[in-house]
Amino acid sequence: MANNNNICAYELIEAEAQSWDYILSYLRPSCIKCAIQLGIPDILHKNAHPIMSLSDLIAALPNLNPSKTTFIPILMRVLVDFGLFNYHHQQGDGYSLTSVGRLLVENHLSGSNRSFFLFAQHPVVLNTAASVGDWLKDDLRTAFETAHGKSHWDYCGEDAEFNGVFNDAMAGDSRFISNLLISDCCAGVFEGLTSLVDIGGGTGAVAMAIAGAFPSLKCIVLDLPHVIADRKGSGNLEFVAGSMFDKIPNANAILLKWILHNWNDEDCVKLLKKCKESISSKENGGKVIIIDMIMEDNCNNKQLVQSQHLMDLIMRITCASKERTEKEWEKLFLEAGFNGYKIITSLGIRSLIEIYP
Ligand SMILES: C[S@@+](CC[C@H](N)C(=O)[O-])C[C@H]1O[C@@H](n2cnc3c(N)ncnc32)[C@H](O)[C@@H]1O
Ligand SMILES: COc1cc(-c2oc3cc(O)cc(O)c3c(=O)c2O)cc(OC)c1O
Repeated sequence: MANNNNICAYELIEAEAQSWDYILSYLRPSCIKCAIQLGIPDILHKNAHPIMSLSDLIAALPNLNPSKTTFIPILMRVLVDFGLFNYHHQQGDGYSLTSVGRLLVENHLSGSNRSFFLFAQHPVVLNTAASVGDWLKDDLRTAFETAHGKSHWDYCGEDAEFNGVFNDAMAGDSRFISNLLISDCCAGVFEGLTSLVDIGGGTGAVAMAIAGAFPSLKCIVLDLPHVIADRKGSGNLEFVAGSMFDKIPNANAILLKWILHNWNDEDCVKLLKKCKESISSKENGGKVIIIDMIMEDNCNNKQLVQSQHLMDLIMRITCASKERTEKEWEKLFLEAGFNGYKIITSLGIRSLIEIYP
């Protein structure tokens, strides 16, 4: 049966069901934030038995008002739908963590992106996303400026609470990736190096892991003063406060993790040229190690491709920058005077690229 517009009833119902999913999907991150705030992933993780009954879970929630206990199975049902927890009906209404749910456990050994969930739900971030419509009508560079009147980096410098939430999100991601960086999958990237500067290295999570795994490699973290704050180095780890556009310490190699996607092509070329001046020659192991996204490098993984498209949108609205395809990366490297590059490995949504002087 077809209606006036030649759309059959079945198609219409399907389309409407999909639109309900879009309408309601804003609740997903709020429910996940709620689970994190209640400590549910941590409680399930610490439970002696892999499956925890609903009554034991409710009894273990420290901040739950007794009048709200009936809400917990409702919340758990949607979190099971999102794939964070398994529901075990046979074992009398029990729950366990899925591998995605495990990524929400605080200080989990394999790393965690719980702080990224909390960052993405921060009012400053939500207001940026809500301002995109207004930004399209004004002449400001980013929706972040439309919402908050200044750039993301200036805002971080003036709001200590938001600065902390952003740095924690980045540090969580860095701890997750550090385990891979010092494992066999990246063997050879840091071996033989004598010194490394992690530019925009945040609070130092990656540099700390590398310095620990390679005791003879001197690691320097360069970041803005409000990020470095009172961080103290020790042993082969040092913190330097300053702008990467002013002065970069000389070193064998430079690491740029999630840096270049924050900047437009002109600023990236400027920064890469400064990096080239600061590193050793190729014969002496000089290189720049980039951890960033390569758009459309995972075409067969639809979910990753969609996340990359969203991250590209985020970069445009927060930093007036973008995510890049391999061709766009190559163009930047050549313009900055580098002689070659190699994509070493793909680390999920991001890749590790080496570029050589
Ligand atoms: C997206 S974060 C990445 C942090 C870290 N590399 C990581 O992956 O966890 C970008 C970092 O660049 C730093 N940054 C921004 N502008 C900078 C500048 N002019 N000089 C040095 N660092 C800067 C920010 O403070 C922030 O720590
Ligand atoms: C991974 O590197 C960065 C991520 C982000 C970032 O920023 C936003 C901003 C926003 O308005 C909504 C969001 O959901 C997000 C994110 O999910 C997200 O990951 C920002 C960065 O620099 C400013 C990053 O380098």
